[in-house]
Amino acid sequence: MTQDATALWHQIAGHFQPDPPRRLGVAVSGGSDSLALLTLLGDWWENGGPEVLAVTVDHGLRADSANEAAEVARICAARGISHHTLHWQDWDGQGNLPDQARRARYRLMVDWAGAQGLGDIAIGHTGDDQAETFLMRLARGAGVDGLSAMRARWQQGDVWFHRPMLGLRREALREVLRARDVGWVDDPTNDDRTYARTRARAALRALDPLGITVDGLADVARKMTDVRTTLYGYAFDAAQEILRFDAGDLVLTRAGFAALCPEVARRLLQSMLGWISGAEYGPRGRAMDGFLSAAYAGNGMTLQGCLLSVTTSELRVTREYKAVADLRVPVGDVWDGRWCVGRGPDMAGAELAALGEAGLRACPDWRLGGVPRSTALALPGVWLGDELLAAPLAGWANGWSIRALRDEQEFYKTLLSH
Ligand SMILES: Nc1ncnc2c1ncn2[C@@H]1O[C@H](COP(=O)(O)OP(=O)(O)OP(=O)(O)O)[C@@H](O)[C@H]1O
Repeated sequence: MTQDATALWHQIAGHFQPDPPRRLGVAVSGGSDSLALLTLLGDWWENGGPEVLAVTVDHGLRADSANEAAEVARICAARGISHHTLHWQDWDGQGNLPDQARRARYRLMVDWAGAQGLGDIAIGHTGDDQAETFLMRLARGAGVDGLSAMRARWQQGDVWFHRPMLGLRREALREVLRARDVGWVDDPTNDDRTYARTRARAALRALDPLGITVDGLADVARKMTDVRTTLYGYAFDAAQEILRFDAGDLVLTRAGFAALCPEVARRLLQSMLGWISGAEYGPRGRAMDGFLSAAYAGNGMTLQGCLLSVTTSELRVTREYKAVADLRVPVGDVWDGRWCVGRGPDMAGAELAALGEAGLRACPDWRLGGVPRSTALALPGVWLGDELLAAPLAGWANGWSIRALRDEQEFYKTLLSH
């Protein structure tokens, strides 16, 4: 083993301190970055690190993909590393192909980790990827969040994904592979200038003489991440002071909100919108600027299927009725990502749907619950065709209960996970 490789796996090991997992998955595409990650994790394992298990997703999109996966399997076998190839077979032809492929890849890997009893998977992004991402975000006019670039770790389902090589350079990793005689596959899109990433890579080379380097940009991204984490910490503290949960809504005191620094207020609102809408990504950029201004000015507004309503003392974020008006699911399924029936009679054909005007007419006592009309409209009720059977959240249980799947703790977790 060369001295350089030892220094590199020590750096990778550093990412997992102070509590490295006992077993660690590694996602290997067959490109140089992930093969180097596999190699260095193998070294760490040989020196007392976690047992390594490798996985490759064969998307079946290129003629050679099966051969590439087989080559990864061979390299793993030579080092005594267990390897699985997963196949992506369920693309329905809808949506953007690279994005769907990427989502499917993570989904398959999460399932694989579950089957292997793994809680952690490492992936091979490097400092070069980080600097490219930073430049691409700069071009989009990103703020603190975007300029934090790629996260070093995040959780999906029960699995933590790790990027332990964000502090390493691609060329140093390739040196390791050359020294060990390990060949890699070059992704043909790497030279295709129709991709923003390819152009960012070329721009980085041009910026180097100005002293704007890959390492420098990756370092700025790291500092931005610290700023971002601090801001979310303030948002967490603020939420505990000025936020209450009410009938599935989130309600802030206006006086407390007005006293927040705008970046903290922005994060708080963004997380509130995400929690209520269940959207994978909260709104960003100008849309979010507009929402923040409306909140400061005390104006009502809708965004991401959520409604901001304002009283003299409070700001309330509610599910927007229009966003759920057509949503009907059989009792037993989850409605709007967060409500389900807790208990109720066994009744064929019963469905969960928003109360809407018809539901409120059928349940005249809804006002006794004290929730605003806009909130009540978007609450789920139990229906049989056009007939309302129960509206447990609006005070008419009639033998049914409905419970929320997302609770307060989950909201606070979103603020802490940054
Ligand atoms: N087909 C694959 N099978 C297994 N792992 C993969 C595969 N493709 C990518 N990876 C993992 O993801 C890392 C990043 O790859 P790449 O940059 O091509 O993916 P990406 O789509 O940009 O990923 P991300 O979603 O993390 O941004 C690789 O180094 C590797 O660890």
